[in-house]
Amino acid sequence: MISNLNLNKITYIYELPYAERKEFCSIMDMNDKWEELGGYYMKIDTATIFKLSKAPMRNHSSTDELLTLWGEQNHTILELFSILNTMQHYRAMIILKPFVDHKYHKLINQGAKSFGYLVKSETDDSLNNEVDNVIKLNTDNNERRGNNIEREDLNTLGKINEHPSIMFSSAEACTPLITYNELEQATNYWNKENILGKGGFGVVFKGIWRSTTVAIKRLEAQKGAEQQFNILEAQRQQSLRELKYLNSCRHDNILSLYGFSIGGEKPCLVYQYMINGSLEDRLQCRQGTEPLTWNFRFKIATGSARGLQFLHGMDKPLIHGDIKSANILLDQNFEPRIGDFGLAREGPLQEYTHVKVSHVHGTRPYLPDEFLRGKKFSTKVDTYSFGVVLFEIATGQRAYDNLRNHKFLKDHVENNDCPISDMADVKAGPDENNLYASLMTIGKNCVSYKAKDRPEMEQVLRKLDCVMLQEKQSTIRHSCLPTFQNEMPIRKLSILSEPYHSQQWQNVRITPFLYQEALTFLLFLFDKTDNNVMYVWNYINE
Ligand SMILES: Nc1ncnc2c1ncn2[C@@H]1O[C@H](COP(=O)(O)OP(=O)(O)OP(=O)(O)O)[C@@H](O)[C@H]1O
Repeated sequence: MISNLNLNKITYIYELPYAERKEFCSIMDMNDKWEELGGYYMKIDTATIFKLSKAPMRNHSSTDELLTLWGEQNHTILELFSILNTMQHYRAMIILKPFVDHKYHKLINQGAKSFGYLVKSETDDSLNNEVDNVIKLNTDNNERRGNNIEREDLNTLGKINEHPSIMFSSAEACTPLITYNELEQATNYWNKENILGKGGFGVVFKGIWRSTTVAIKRLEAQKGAEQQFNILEAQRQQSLRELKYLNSCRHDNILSLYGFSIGGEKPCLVYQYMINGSLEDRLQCRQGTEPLTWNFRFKIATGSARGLQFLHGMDKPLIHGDIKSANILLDQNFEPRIGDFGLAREGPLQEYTHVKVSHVHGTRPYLPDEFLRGKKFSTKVDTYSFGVVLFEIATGQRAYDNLRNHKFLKDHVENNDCPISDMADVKAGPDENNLYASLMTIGKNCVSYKAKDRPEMEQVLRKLDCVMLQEKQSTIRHSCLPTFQNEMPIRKLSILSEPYHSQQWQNVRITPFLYQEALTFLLFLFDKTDNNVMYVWNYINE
């Protein structure tokens, strides 16, 4: 136990005792609160924040490394306390309470009382101002001491470009750092003919980088000067998330991030090139492309669900937060990959249903009420958005259409003015396996009003896989068996194993072999790794 006498002497971050520091770190590591603390409030540059985000891979705490870094600049516990007050992070303030003067303790009580809607009285303001001044004062001191190297200027990715010296080692970050010049050459100096599309945060170019076709997102603020700072800040946050999450999620249905570039004119992210563009573009047949058939539509729905359930099933569930057809990209085989992780966040731990967020981001027609109004963020937000994507796939209509009676597709489907069967996208051709009905039924379940009534993505995937299994079985019945029957009549069909419910299977192989002198055909359904046989049929020839 530390005596009161000693407590009074503890002023600086680096003096914080081990137990308190550890507890503080575990709180701030949760939901990556440290990132907001470091990136936004302490004005630590993006590259360093990214480096800190890799601390768990080194079995370290990101907050602990942040404290070391900040502590080395002689910042005080009172400054930290003050920042936490601004962040309204009262739980963390309580840990620091013993190390700040009594007069500031009141801030915690005030905060706890009016949590979430802090209304300050005049005296409260003076106290807050006093604490704010502590920060400014210490910053001035540090600058005078030369400890605080241009921190103010380094808080956006754009600005970092002017300071390549602070770049971190790409090996450590696990994502290659690419020079701006390489990307200029890759895109033929940002040739307009190479533009693939434009998003809210930048322009995407096609390029050839290291003999590989890639998609390069060049981040740029496009609005008025007064909004530049906010845009750059939002951009900085989004790029960090992209780098962090896309880099850590490797899955067949998640877009691959090849590298990034800071240090040049504009920050860039380099992705795997998806030749068939976005699902939204393909559903709208933009650039005169052929409409997607029902089988392709279903395959895209299943692949996207598989990618999403992978994110939700990670040790720390990851919520994408911006699932929409524009963020589902298609490769040469129309295999979907989920991209745009700019709004992704870690979800609640198992014992909680949601996390409460301070700001709602995302695309309105894809977002459920509890998130829009209640700011409750959970995996069920992604489930809801995915339901809207299923409606888009099935009907070929846009998630938002100003010309429709019900502008949001979800409302249009639910309050349908015409029979639901008439909403099927006729462009998709004949629907022999009734896939439209399955997509709509699963979609409706996903957009249930109450989050608790919506299925987790794992269940959604299982349902889609079941439909696919039935469809494959009927295809086998219709296409394979008649061929066999023509060649050799089948005496008996016996199922050797029950379906295995991992639902990962995708390949079908037919292996003939002799069994008790009879020609036998085994039908194997393999999973993606080719390791697990999921289902086996035995066809015995007469
Ligand atoms: N990896 C890629 N391969 C091929 N085309 C891509 C790739 N990434 C993006 N695009 C194209 O660029 C367009 C813009 O992508 P971007 O991610 O910037 O914006 P968005 O997702 O449409 O909008 P926002 O980012 O504002 O939500 C996409 O709609 C798509 O057509």
